[in-house]
Amino acid sequence: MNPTSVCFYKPNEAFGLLTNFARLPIEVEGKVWPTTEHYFQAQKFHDEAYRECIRAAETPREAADLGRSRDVPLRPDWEEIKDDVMRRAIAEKVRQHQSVRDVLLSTGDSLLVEHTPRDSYWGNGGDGSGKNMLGKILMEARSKLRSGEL
Ligand SMILES: Nc1nc(O)c(N)c(N[C@@H]2O[C@H](COP(=O)(O)O)[C@@H](O)[C@H]2O)n1
Repeated sequence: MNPTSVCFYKPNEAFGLLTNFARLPIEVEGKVWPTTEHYFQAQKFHDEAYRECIRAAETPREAADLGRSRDVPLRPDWEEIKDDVMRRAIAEKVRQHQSVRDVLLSTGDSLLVEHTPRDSYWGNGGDGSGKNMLGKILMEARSKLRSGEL
């Protein structure tokens, strides 16, 4: 039997705590990031001043726009490291927020899906053709949470 799917995308909708746009700060190496989106987007750059500019962004949308700008050079190894950067962001979010642990565990064995036609890498592309990497990384985190690794 196919598992049920839990879809998420907008922070103010069901399972919204699972999106990177949810207003849940994480602390990484002594710095507080307003959302996992802020942290993820800033890691695209070696330029420390620009990373700080992203950290100071008022909203995750603004952080994403800054992270997608190519006015500042992208770190050359970004494609190789981006999944691990996302794993780190999600692991910290899970470790630091009981509410996220509760929501993740409440999903049981459901398939977690970032449902959006706007993203075919982190999301499912809207029609299931996308890679759904964010959903996969959240499911990895859920397994680790259950086994006590997280
Ligand atoms: N909830 C939500 N709202 C949006 O408007 C989004 N674009 C996303 N997607 C997140 O965007 C990040 C990927 O950014 P890049 O395309 O690599 O710059 C990643 O956190 C997606 O989950 N989510």
